[in-house]
Amino acid sequence: MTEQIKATEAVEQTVEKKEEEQEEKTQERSPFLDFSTSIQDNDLVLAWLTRDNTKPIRPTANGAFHTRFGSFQHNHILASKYGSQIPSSSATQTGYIHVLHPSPELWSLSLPHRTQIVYTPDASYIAQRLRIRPGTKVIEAGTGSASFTHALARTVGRKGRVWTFEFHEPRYQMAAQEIAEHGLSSVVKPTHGDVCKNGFAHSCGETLDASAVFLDLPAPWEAIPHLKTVVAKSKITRICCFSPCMEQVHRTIEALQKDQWLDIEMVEVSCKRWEAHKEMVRKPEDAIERLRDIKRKRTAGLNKRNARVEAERAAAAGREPDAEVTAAAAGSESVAPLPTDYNPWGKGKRIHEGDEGYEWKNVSKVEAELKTHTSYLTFAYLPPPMQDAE
Ligand SMILES: C[S@@+](CC[C@H](N)C(=O)[O-])C[C@H]1O[C@@H](n2cnc3c(N)ncnc32)[C@H](O)[C@@H]1O
Repeated sequence: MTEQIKATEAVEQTVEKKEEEQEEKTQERSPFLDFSTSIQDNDLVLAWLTRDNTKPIRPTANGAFHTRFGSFQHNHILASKYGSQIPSSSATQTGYIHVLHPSPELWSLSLPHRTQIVYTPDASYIAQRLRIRPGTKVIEAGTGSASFTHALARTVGRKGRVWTFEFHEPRYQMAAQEIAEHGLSSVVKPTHGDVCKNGFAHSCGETLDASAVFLDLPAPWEAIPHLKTVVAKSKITRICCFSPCMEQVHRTIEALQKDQWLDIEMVEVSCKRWEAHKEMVRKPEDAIERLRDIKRKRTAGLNKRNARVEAERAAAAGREPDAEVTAAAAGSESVAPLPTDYNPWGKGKRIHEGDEGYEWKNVSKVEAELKTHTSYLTFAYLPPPMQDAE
């Protein structure tokens, strides 16, 4: 009997696996959900120009990407793998870019800003506090530039759902287009509507049963009363409200308390990136040698000019040029060529961090500016109306 049960279970598992594989094959590919090493025609590629400048591009045959670091041929990008360094094809510019695979983290650095956005330090903290994981159903308002929407979509995956609301029509349309272009339509449902006035079910067209709610709105306290009807009935629902000022936090807390949300807590994420690298030890002797180089160059230049002027004058007067002046110029030329090796105090051969033959010390520095829209995060949870909580 047990053997029979085991055999039936095995058959069921195989059928389930095949169904899942079939489902995956028929599903739309998304660069935010599916990883690939090769770059296909019109794929989304994030071109990393500098630390503060990442641009989204879609390479197509014979196209080019023009930057102040040079032009980059799309054919070269299409023949490369994600992660590659691409040199400029311009004859006069020697710059390069890196072509990176999209991720919500990189997208938040390169997306077209339509509003303030949620950056990765906040996004990752919020996602883990709301216990968002594959399969979670989330309500988000407003969509804004859809920065956090991408992070949510990647975390909940194809078995989850993100209902995102935006009342500003052009912003809603741009977000909806982006979500479709990024192959996220099966995960994210963008809706155009005012959640403070009309709630979440209105105009969404789907039955909502979210266990996580994220509100990045100027007046979350007006949206909170609409939540009870659209959150999960059989498990705990967690909420995070993202507000830049304390008055908003107070009003949010009042609204949460009124609707029996529990464990209300306010947190601020102050994330600072630390950088560690090697710095070349610069000795005073090197500085002195550099000053000597400058003086030698200046004297040689002066002597040459004096000799040229003297030669012209002598020729005009029909006499021999002054021997002392000519000798001084010749003397400068015969001085050993200036050192071409690297001098940490001046110009010279290009050295890469950590190269052998030089003295290095380990240094670290903290990022001066925070690349995050510092806001107060108010968290709470709502138990399910029934007793069989998760
Ligand atoms: C700061 S932005 C959200 C940014 C978003 N979290 C991101 O990471 O890109 C706030 C958005 O909420 C929208 N909004 C404000 N009040 C709203 C309401 N009552 N209903 C729907 N959207 C609203 C605004 O139009 C704005 O686009």
